[in-house]
Amino acid sequence: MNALAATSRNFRQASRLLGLDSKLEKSLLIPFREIKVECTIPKDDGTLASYVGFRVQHDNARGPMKGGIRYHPEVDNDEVNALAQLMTWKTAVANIPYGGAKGGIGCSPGELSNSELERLTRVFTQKIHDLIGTHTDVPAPDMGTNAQTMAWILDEYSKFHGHSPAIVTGKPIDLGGSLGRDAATGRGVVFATEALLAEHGKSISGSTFIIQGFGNVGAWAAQILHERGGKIIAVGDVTGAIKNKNGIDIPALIKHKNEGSALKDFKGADTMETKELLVHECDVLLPCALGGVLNGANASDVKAKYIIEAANHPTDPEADEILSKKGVIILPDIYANAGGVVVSYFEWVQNIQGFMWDEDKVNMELKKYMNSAFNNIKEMCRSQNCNLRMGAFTLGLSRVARATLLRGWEA
Ligand SMILES: NC(=O)C1=CN([C@@H]2O[C@H](COP(=O)(O)OP(=O)(O)OC[C@H]3O[C@@H](n4cnc5c(N)ncnc54)[C@H](O)[C@@H]3O)[C@@H](O)[C@H]2O)C=CC1
Ligand SMILES: O=C(O)CCC(=O)C(=O)O
Repeated sequence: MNALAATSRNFRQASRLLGLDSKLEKSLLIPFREIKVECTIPKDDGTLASYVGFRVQHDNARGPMKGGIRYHPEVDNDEVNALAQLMTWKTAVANIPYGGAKGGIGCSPGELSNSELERLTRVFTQKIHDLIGTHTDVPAPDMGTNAQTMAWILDEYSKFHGHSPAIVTGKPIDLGGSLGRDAATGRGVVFATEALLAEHGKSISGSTFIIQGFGNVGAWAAQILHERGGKIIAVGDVTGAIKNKNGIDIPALIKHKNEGSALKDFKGADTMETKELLVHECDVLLPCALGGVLNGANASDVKAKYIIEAANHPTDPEADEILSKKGVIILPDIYANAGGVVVSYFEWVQNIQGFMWDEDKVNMELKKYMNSAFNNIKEMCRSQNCNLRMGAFTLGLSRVARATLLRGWEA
């Protein structure tokens, strides 16, 4: 099942649980606007190359639309549509005053030079600058993009609209980025993990973890789990996977990666088959890379007791059903990885106020938002008699539906 079908299925299930009016249900699913642009750039060798860029603006009932921009070869309209929809429910679950959007360009960022990436980002921004805005749609980083990408968007957008630091979040600190945003998604994942484990009488320091993806989200989650005494026994990325049953030295692994070396060449662990990573024995599994990695082909072999969805839609509906029958507890993406967009909200607020917060305040506020969302989801689970995914979806959906009705929706 593709990402859009899977996301829409979860949405419909939540809508039925809430007993939403069928016309309202239909209207909430349809995106506000779908943008598709051709981005043609000169390559360093003088040839021309063209890439397709997308921005899907899903819903703005609760505020400006918000969501990352992904550079990855698998980016297509359906994938971006699904991710935009997830952002609408995620911002509502986190209870921040935003709607949802997502963007992306179908490209392999690792195969483009820095100057090619800059040209591509600037051309993409030129094509969409009239349709995004500080109070309409605010992009941020996602897979394959980072603070530098946001700096290029800010600069290009500002040529048309004047200096506009709040047009993107996740930008460099020197351009108005927030302290703590780089680590925020990983830190939020750790707060979420802590809350879930505590519910079950467990702790980070008494648990073993496996992490798929060692980029922004995976590496920060690993580092913070490690600082809190968690034992990370296996890690994988696009280049391979490694394991050490005594726990991997995460600061050393981050240093190794930052020196440009592949995971499999890390001396403090043994290599393992990448397909074994997700089904290896552990307490907590954290998918921090692509969508759909837990599916009908591997779900019945998963041995983790808890899955924290740090990636967006890592579990497809077939796997969801198999895992739930096995008693595996899944903390859904629209809550588990919301720390990034929560601190993006803090960044936007700081830009609008022209006042910078210190990092302790950012992290403390992030913890408050994550804990409050967790408690709200648990209340929904109790009142709807449902699992955590449906608890999060019904929470997000009910908030968006209420805002839509209050604004005067008519069938
Ligand atoms: N960056 C952010 O603030 C947020 C990111 N997310 C989600 O978290 C996930 C990861 O995003 P980032 O860490 O930002 O991306 P990133 O580009 O920094 O890192 C991605 C990681 O995934 C690995 N990867 C890629 N393909 C893989 C494969 N086939 N098998 C195993 N590993 C693979 C890469 O090697 C890399 O380590 C995505 O699903 C993204 O949508 C969610 C919320 C916020
Ligand atoms: O920080 C943001 O605005 C969006 C982050 C994002 O794309 C996500 O949560 O999936």
